[in-house]
Amino acid sequence: MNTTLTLIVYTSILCLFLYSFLRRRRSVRLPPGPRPWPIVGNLLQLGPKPHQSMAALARVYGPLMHLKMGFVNVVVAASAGVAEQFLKVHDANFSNRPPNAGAEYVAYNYQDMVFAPYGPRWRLLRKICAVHVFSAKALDDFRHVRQEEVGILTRALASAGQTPARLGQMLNVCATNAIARVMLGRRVVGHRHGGGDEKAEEFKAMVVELMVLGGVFNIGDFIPPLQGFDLQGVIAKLKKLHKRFDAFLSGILEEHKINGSQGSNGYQDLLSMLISLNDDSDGAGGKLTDTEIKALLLNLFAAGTDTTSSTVEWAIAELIRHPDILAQAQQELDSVVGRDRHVLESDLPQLHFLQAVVKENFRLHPSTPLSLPRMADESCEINGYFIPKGSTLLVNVWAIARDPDLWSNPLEFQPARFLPGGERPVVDVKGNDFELIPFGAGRRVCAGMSLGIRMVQLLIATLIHAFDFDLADGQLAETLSMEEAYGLTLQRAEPLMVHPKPRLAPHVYQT
Ligand code: HEM
Repeated sequence: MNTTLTLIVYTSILCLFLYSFLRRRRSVRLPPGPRPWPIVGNLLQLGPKPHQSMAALARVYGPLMHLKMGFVNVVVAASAGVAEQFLKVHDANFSNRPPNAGAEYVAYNYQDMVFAPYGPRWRLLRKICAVHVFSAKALDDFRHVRQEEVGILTRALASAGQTPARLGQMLNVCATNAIARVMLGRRVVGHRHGGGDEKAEEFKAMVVELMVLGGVFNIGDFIPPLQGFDLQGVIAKLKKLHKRFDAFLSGILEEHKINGSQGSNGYQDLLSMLISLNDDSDGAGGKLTDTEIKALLLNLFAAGTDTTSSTVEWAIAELIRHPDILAQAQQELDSVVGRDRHVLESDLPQLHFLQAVVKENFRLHPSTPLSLPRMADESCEINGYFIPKGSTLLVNVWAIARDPDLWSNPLEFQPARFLPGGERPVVDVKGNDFELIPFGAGRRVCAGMSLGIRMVQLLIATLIHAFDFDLADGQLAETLSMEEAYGLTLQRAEPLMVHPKPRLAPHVYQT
């Protein structure tokens, strides 16, 4: 009897032990993912368009996937539900960005806002921008600036004549000057027929290079012992690029200190305000160093120009490919705005179909397809999987917005899905609806979202209201390439070349 009892007790203890061991093992399971190679892990599986390769891998391994990139654990969110877990439920734990060579060598060693550690300095930078650049009041104060710059763009397009216009380049000049006038009180680049001036071309090239280099999975970021070897030459390029940006930004800063704001209309530009904060001898906690000021300007120029211009370039390409949708949008514009003046920002709330077009374009062409990476401050458990401390989080916003479980005909350009009676009539793009998060979500959601949305809406509305577009070089709408070139921002592989044909009263293009 005694022996039987002892056996039962020991067996029970063993079962309990085994049960708790198995439970623990189950809860420390990493998310599924492809088997990593020694040392490099899955780095070589990413290919030239990592957002697409990761979307394909997610179809095999599921919407929460683990990749080993060198020594770094990377988790990829590829469904709205998983993205919500990371960016809403566990957002506090994922509010930092992982270390990377771009932040070190270009963004003044993390002294900017995009890569700043989540903490008091990041909060201060966001607050300064929120109040002085992105608040509803600041946006309204500088509304005239955006409208004037869009007016300059339409005049340049109207006078393009027989020269094909490189639309993305011209949009970039417009977005850059609109931001420059808010930040510096003056324009920084000019238009030339078919594109921008030399300085504009150089500036866009610098921003595009930054985005391309920012999108490269730099081996040294993932295998730190190899950092010094710079196997892909990325660090050398980043250092060179930094020198060019720094010369541009230092020139602007020094000139501003000497000449002050050249802005008009009585509004103080951001840089003057930042310099005055700097001179503030009581140092009331808001003081920024010259380096922090340059890093912030760099962020706003880099994050706010190419994102906006490439988004609008994609939209015009989609509309050229879908003449029926273009006609419907133009009809709405003609009835709300008429043909005797340009679109104003105050018209935008009445342009419901246009807003659906803008959303559909953000869905198919989010300008940062893998958003910006985040990092796990602490280990945590998501959907039953173990996410180790220090893991890099990538949210595949591109794949989520094409998820066939969420969207009908996900690859089709169908703005009506966002209209009353459509499948998603109330979805917005502001980080509340995780099936469509082109600006990210959570604490580190895009700081310039309000400006980005206004600018993209105004530009698309103005362009299709003011012009019909023929494709240059005999290209046909049906065969227009929609190939993507991967970078931190998603460029068109082939720039859109068009002949704009004015459709408003001639006097509109004079003003
Ligand atoms: C089409 C327009 C734009 C898109 C699609 C876009 C998208 C994004 C995305 C996906 C992020 C990462 C968010 C996250 O980690 O969850 C981001 C961050 C950021 N964006 Fe934008 N952006 C746009 C325009 C702008 C503009 C106009 C500005 C400023 C002039 C701007 C400034 C920033 C900054 C400073 C951050 C970093 C925020 C932080 O780390 O706290 N963006 N953006």
